[in-house]
Amino acid sequence: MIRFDRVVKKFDGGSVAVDNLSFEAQRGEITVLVGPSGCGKTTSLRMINRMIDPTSGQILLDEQPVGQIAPAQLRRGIGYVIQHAGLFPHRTVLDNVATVPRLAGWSKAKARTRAHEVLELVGLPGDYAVRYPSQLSGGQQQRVGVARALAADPSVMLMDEPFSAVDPIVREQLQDEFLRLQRELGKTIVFVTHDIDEAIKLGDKVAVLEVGGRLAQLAEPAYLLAHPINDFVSDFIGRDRGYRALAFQDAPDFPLRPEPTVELGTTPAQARLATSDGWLLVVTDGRPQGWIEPQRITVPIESAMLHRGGTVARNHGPLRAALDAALSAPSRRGVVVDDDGRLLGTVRADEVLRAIDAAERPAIDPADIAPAESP
Ligand SMILES: Nc1ncnc2c1ncn2[C@@H]1O[C@H](COP(=O)(O)OP(=O)(O)OP(=O)(O)O)[C@@H](O)[C@H]1O
Repeated sequence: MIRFDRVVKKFDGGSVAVDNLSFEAQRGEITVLVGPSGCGKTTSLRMINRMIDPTSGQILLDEQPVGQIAPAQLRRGIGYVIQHAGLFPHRTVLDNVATVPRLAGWSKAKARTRAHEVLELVGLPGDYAVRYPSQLSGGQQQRVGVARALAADPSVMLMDEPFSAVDPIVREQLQDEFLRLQRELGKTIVFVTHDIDEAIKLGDKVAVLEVGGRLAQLAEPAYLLAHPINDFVSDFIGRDRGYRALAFQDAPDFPLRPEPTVELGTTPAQARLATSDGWLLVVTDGRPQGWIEPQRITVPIESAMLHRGGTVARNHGPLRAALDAALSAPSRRGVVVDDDGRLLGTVRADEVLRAIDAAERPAIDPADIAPAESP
């Protein structure tokens, strides 16, 4: 566990970067620090591994003040990932990753074996090991950065905007893989971002900081979306937070409707036999591929003829996915699949809305209700 205890950081010239910050980052959890530019996120992170020392207050790692641990020793037990990965350009990927265990005193052979292992873990096996950083895409460089931080198997990881410099699609892939990895590894992670969507997706807990380095609210994402504590947090979270909160509510047993389907390759004559209400769902091996308007079937159905862009929802997945599936289907019938991606049936938006109406929201914590001001 990492504990900030009334931490203050004033830089020369008097600017207060972090102001009386107290919070805990629990063992095995991802705690995200999020807030606008200049609110002290990076400064807070760097005080954990003593790249910066606080002006007052202290940070404890498993109840030991980090100020009592020599910086080099402290950093060997803490993985650190930054934006643009910060790789050594003249070393191969393998040597970049092996650097950290080498610093920790591992033999060259053991460090290299470990480097291969972690590269595999982050999805960069084989050939990538002998390349140089400039021969990798931005997303691949970030993976190497994560692999390097994991190489000495630290229990704590500090991550400073690790996925900010890559395009949105790659960012989402990296986030998904990071969550999968964390489910396996269970590290104690403090993660800095200015992107509230990233914070809500990745954080077990999210700490929202205000400019001036003050903690505005620390809560689980679902709670934060449901009960922002003040106007600053509510503005920062943004407008569509009611919809985004649905990502944390599991869908109940919907009354799924059977949906008539046709297979890819179905001929116009066969397609005419299928009953449909405006749109026909096309499947392969029971897995939905897309929708098609029956009047467009003038040749056997090919995948290029299908309407693109609709999403599918997993049974008992988040309500947000079910609502999105219903709204994004051209038929307005949301496609629901099982864990193997096979069609179970469809659900309409009004049925999802009824489920939303019945779903419980996180109850407000009495500690969040400010005491009445005395006159
Ligand atoms: N070495 C320094 N000397 C003086 N002031 C500094 C120094 N480092 C940071 N600051 C100031 O401290 C405040 C917090 O900076 P910090 O980098 O921690 O913010 P941040 O929330 O990480 O911002 P961003 O999202 O833009 O990276 C800012 O006002 C910054 O200008």
